[in-house]
Amino acid sequence: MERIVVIGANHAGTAAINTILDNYKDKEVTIFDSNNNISFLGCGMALWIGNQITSPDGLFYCSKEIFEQKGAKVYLETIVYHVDFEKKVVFATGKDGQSYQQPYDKLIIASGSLPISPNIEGTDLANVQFVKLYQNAKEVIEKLHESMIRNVVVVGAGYIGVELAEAFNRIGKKVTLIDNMSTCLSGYYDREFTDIMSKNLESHGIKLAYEETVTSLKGNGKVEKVVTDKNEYAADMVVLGIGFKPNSQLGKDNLKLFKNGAYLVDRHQQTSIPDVYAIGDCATVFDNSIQATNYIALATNAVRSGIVAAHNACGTPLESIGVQGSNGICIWNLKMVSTGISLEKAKKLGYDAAAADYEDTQKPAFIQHDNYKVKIRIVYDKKTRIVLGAQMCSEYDISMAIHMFSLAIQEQVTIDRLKLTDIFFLPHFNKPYNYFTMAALQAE
Ligand SMILES: Cc1cc2nc3c(=O)[nH]c(=O)nc-3n(C[C@H](O)[C@H](O)[C@H](O)COP(=O)(O)OP(=O)(O)OC[C@H]3O[C@@H](n4cnc5c(N)ncnc54)[C@H](O)[C@@H]3O)c2cc1C
Ligand SMILES: NC(=O)c1ccc[n+]([C@@H]2O[C@H](COP(=O)([O-])OP(=O)(O)OC[C@H]3O[C@@H](n4cnc5c(N)ncnc54)[C@H](O)[C@@H]3O)[C@@H](O)[C@H]2O)c1
Repeated sequence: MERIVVIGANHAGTAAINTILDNYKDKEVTIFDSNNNISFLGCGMALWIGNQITSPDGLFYCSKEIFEQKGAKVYLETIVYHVDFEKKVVFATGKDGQSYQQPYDKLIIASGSLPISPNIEGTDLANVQFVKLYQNAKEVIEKLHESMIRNVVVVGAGYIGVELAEAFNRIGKKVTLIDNMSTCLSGYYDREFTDIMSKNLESHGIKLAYEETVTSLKGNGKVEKVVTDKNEYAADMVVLGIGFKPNSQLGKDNLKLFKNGAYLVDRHQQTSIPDVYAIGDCATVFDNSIQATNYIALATNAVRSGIVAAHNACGTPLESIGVQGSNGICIWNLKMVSTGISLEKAKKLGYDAAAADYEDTQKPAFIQHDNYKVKIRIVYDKKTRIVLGAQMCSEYDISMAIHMFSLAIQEQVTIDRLKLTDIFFLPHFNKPYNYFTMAALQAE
């Protein structure tokens, strides 16, 4: 029986494992994960902290028992500390001290990512929190309940930071949100969009501290203040959300790496060593918007890459079609979605790029309820006319609309093709002069 070993059983690992166990009954699957739980949806963390859901139970969608019922051997709380890529053996140690030497025919590495820790004084003080695991969220919530935490400083106004700033504000904390860039969500949207989010955050009482670099965290055992290059902020808790780095410790000396340390994989999720696959946050993706290898840490990419690796490892060739980094956020009622790259990013990357913008209501003016403003931007390459990105925001749920742009980028569609794309009309939903069409028609 062919032996497949999977290291890491969160979103990427779980997708790969389920694909193997559901489709290839003739494989012997052995799973190692250092954590005591699997499949925790980090996206639920802000909802849980902000009391928008009453329990974290629904944030897990798989378990050791489910894998075992399907025939896998599962070792949780067991850390893989070494892989002998020549002899094809994985070495692991359990929390109970038990050691394992597990040979493999195919290896799938799904070791994910780690939160980036800023290189500053004070990160070891109590109440300085990283927010990645279920345990991290639980600890934050316990501290919020138990101690006198009034001032929360969130460092990093990316997706985690903005979502958590809302969550802490919802439960009555005084929140300061710091980012070293001049706006929030700068990795995903242009300023015309992020300004709307900043206004949203400020109008709910969140203090924004952009273009400030944290230089140290001060306190006496517990954190008391955050010092930046421009200010000082009182802090009973500090949450660090300044991005993820790939966790590629196990293969860093043997496997080829991307510039940020992620395992470099091909369209089959294969690493530079045959029979070794890497998936999810520890690996690269092919980014269709820039037509190049990239690093984009998202659960959606993790799941798809897991499925691709599983089929390839089991002998069914399957190529990834690449990704666009499609993403979304909802803060109070403001929904923002984007795919591909922003205009600012496109220009930084050297594209002769332009944006086609439009603003309208979702439905005709005679529809007087649930009829919200929508703002849309399509970014395209002026030379090739190919769509590079799209951004939308509204209080209306426009989220599904971004998928059309995701597909357009995947298929390298030009903005001119989008001008006359067939978009249905019904006043309950939209307008005959649809804002997709109208935005595309603005293209020079
Ligand atoms: C607060 C928060 C909110 C998020 N919201 C979203 C969202 O809304 N949408 C979205 O698409 N993405 C979101 N993400 C990102 C998403 O969670 C990650 O992209 C996703 O978890 C990646 O999955 P993964 O399985 O590749 O890696 P990870 O989730 O990092 O899992 C890696 C696994 O490998 C195990 N492991 C690592 N090293 C070893 C070892 N040596 N031995 C044994 N086991 C090991 C770990 O214990 C872990 O279980 C969010 C993340 C956070 C933190
Ligand atoms: N809604 C979603 O899809 C969602 C939600 C949460 C997380 N995620 C994903 O999880 C990953 C991690 O999220 P994240 O929020 O940590 O990363 P991020 O890349 O979204 O944001 C990091 C932020 O930290 C800022 N930053 C970097 N270094 C800093 C420093 N030294 N001081 C101050 N600010 C600094 C950046 O400017 C950026 O705004 C991302 O890939 C993200 O897309 C997605």
